[in-house]
Amino acid sequence: MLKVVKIGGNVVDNSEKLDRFLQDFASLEGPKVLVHGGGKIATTIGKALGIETQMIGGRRVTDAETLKVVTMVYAGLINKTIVAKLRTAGCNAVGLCGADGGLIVSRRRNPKPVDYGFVGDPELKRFGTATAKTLIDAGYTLVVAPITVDGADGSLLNTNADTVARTMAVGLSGTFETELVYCFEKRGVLMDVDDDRSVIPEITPARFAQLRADGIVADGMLPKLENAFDAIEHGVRSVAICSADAVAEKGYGGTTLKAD
Ligand SMILES: Nc1ncnc2c1ncn2[C@@H]1O[C@H](COP(=O)(O)OP(=O)(O)O)[C@@H](O)[C@H]1O
Ligand SMILES: CC(=O)N[C@@H](CCC(=O)OP(=O)(O)O)C(=O)O
Repeated sequence: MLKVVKIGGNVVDNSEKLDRFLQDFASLEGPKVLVHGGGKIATTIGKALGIETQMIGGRRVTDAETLKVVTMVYAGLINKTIVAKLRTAGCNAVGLCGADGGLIVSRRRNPKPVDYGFVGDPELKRFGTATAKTLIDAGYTLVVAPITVDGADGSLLNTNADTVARTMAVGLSGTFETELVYCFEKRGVLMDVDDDRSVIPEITPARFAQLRADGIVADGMLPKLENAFDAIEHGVRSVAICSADAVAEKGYGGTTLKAD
């Protein structure tokens, strides 16, 4: 089973938590891919440079200046820091963004109703299977930053990291049996977002619709669950949402997604 693991921005921003997570990730047996976010660090560095952040529906409005910041932060600082730490922990990591080897080709978002600027949605049909398979078969662990490339004009595009993880998992599911694991700072999808003991062990699309209507899942959890169900529909064997501390635990102790 190939594991595609996504690590969220709150863990990436905390060096102690990140180091612990990377040690555990490095210890996982078998082929694996790590997708990282880093939205919080991009916001902090942007601010220091006088570039204010605007988020709409969980996505960053990305003008030309913001694109420079997110490219430097995600595909540079964060990606290379994670690769170096993983290699030190004995994991044969190589860092990529969607532009490298044509790994993830995107379509720029329609400027209506919201003009997000340089933000793209991956095109599954153009997934760089050969690049990914060649590296994985050669024993590399791919570390993927959430920057993709516009298939129409070659410009770099900012892409939600949960969507990048779903794209890697779905893209690889034609070649490998694939599992997708979303790791973040909480223990899973919670009934009460402030109570880590309130993990919902299993969610189906029907239950998701109810949880959304009741306002129990909101904010960044909405795109995460949408991506999770999309992955299951497109051939990914299993999807879990769990704490970064549980990545090496059997069953992950978090939330498992199931088809209806
Ligand atoms: N029911 C819920 N259970 C857990 N988290 C939730 C829930 N509803 C909303 N959230 C919010 O979703 C956030 C996770 O989404 P996001 O910040 O995008 O994750 P990531 O850290 O992976 O980027 C949590 O920090 C929490 O504030
Ligand atoms: C288009 C868009 O919103 N891209 C995200 C990419 C990073 C990300 O998703 O990071 P987290 O996983 O830490 O949230 C952003 O710039 O915030």
